[in-house]
Order: sequence, then C-alpha cells, then structure tokens
Amino acid sequence: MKIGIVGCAGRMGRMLMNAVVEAEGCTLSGGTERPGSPQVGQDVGAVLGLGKLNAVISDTPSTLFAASDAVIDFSAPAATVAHAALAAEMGKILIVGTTGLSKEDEARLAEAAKSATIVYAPNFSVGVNLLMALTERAAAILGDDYDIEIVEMHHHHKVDSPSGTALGLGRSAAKGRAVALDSVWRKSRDGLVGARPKGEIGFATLRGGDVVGDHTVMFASEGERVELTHKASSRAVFAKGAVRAALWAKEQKPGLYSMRDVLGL
Ligand SMILES: NC(=O)C1=CN([C@@H]2O[C@H](COP(=O)(O)OP(=O)(O)OC[C@H]3O[C@@H](n4cnc5c(N)ncnc54)[C@H](OP(=O)(O)O)[C@@H]3O)[C@@H](O)[C@H]2O)C=CC1
Ligand SMILES: O=C(O)C1=N[C@H](C(=O)O)C[C@H](O)C1
Repeated sequence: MKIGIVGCAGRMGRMLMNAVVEAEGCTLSGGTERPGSPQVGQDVGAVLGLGKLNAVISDTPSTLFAASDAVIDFSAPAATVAHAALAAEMGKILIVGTTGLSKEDEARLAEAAKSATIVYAPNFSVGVNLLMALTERAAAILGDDYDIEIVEMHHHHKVDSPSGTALGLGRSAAKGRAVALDSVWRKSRDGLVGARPKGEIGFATLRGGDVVGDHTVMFASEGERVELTHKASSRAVFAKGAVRAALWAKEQKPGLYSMRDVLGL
C-alpha cells in the first residue's frame, strides 16, 4: 500500500514517515509541506536521516494524493478540511489525526466521507481507545453521583485546548450517561463560578515541557474517587496506530470511521 504524509516535517509527520517505512506491505509515496518550506524538493529520506528513499516532499497536495493509495494527515484544521475534499475528489483513503477542528470542519469531513474512506480520531494509540471504552462503561455504571473531571497535560508547543483526546474522553463519558457533551461540559473555571452543578463534565488543561500526552478521567463522589489514566511516552504509538488504520481502511467502503471502529472496541 502506498502511503503519503502531509505536514511531513512536523513532530508527528516525521514519526508517521518512519512508521510507514517500517510497516510490512507499505511504501512511503512522499510528503508535503507548505509552499516556501525549506524541506520542499528534498527526498523524504533526507528529512529522516535515512539517505535516498526515492520519494519527494512537495508543496502540492494533489501530486501526493495522485501517487498514494492513502494519505495520513496530522497537520492543522484548515489544511485537513482541504485534504478531505481532495480525498473525496480523487477517491483516496484519508487518515486524520489533526485536532482542534470546529463543528463546521467536522461537517466537511463527514461530507467528504460520502465518497472517500476517512478514519478520524483524536488519538490513534490502542491504550487511549481502550480508555475511551472504559470511560463510557464507568460513566454508565457510576451515574451522576460521581462528578466527572478530565485532566490533560501536553508539551508547550500544543496550540489547541482542551486536547482532542480529552474532548473524546468527555464524549465517551457523556455517551455513558446518555447526554450530549456540549450540554454539560465546563471547559474552564476562573473566579467566583459557584458550586459545581451535578452532571457537569469538567476539563482542566496543563501545558509544559516535552510531555507527549497524559490524560486522566476522574469520577469523584462523596467518599471515594475512581481515576482512569493513560500516559504516552512516545509519539510512535500514534504513528503506528495511524498506519494500522490505513491498512484497515483499504478493506472498507467510503464512510467516516473512528479508531474504535478499527480496533473493534
Ligand atoms: N490523533 C492523534 O493520535 C494525534 C494527533 N496529534 C495532532 O496532530 C496535529 C499535528 O501535531 P504536531 O505534529 O505536534 O504539530 P507540528 O506543528 O509539529 O506539525 C504540523 C505540520 O503540518 C504542517 N502544515 C500545516 N499546515 C499545512 C499545509 N497547509 N500544508 C502542508 N503542511 C502543513 C506544519 O507546517 P508549518 O510548521 O509550516 O505550519 C507542520 O510541519 C495536531 O493537531 C495534534 O493535536 C498529535 C499527536 C497524536
Ligand atoms: O498535540 C499533541 O501532541 C497531541 N494531540 C492529540 C490531542 O489533542 O489529543 C493527541 C495526543 O495526546 C498528542
């Protein structure tokens, strides 16, 4: 399977290229970066320090899509929405890990998924997707005598908040309680905000250093607290998961899928 990587010189882009090179049955078809980026025109192997791999970094997404069966996109929301339209037009598989998409952006992904196979997930690690399934179950069992708070910490370069994973965990908790997340979420607290209303799902965001990604879902009641935690120590887990999703997507009809679909969770 020929897999290309958009935003290939980014933190995740480099991990994704390595994961494709190492995966059995996959070849790296190339990458993209923005026009004017110093990597444009280089061989992808030069960015990875691996010597020549005979695939180039371009600034033209349509060239990469034409050379690929699947494209993996961990870039930025505006770029991802444009790539989804291209995947639909060219009938290619798209794996989306970008976070921070608005509701309108997500509607555009859903539109593109009418003619392209798209897997969209805020986190491609097996562990986090298991945590989402456990969170849904715990929320259903514990009920709203247990206050749900979600705490996340990431490196100081991260631009979106709360993380896509934290919001995904919130969605799992809300699903377990059969409510819509956006009717109960509290994304921040500052000043005299009053006592905590029952049923709220709260978020707290920490940023600092080189933290790859830590998430904890807390269920706190009078007398006890349950905490479910995941800590990523390497971005390789996200990259391997995205390549696994691309191989899975090859056998699927067009549609919008999640990593929980890929894992059967
Ligand atoms: N789902 C998951 O499992 C995970 C998701 N993520 C998400 O992935 C995204 C990227 O994270 P990260 O790698 O740390 O960020 P980086 O900023 O390191 O990488 C993003 C890359 O995309 C490039 N890019 C942005 N816009 C375009 C464009 N229009 N065309 C081509 N390239 C473009 C950037 O270039 P430039 O620098 O010029 O802007 C950069 O090289 C984030 O949304 C993050 O939250 C991260 C880890 C795991
Ligand atoms: O930006 C990151 O780094 C990460 N982003 C994703 C998110 O927003 O949840 C996933 C992971 O935690 C790393």
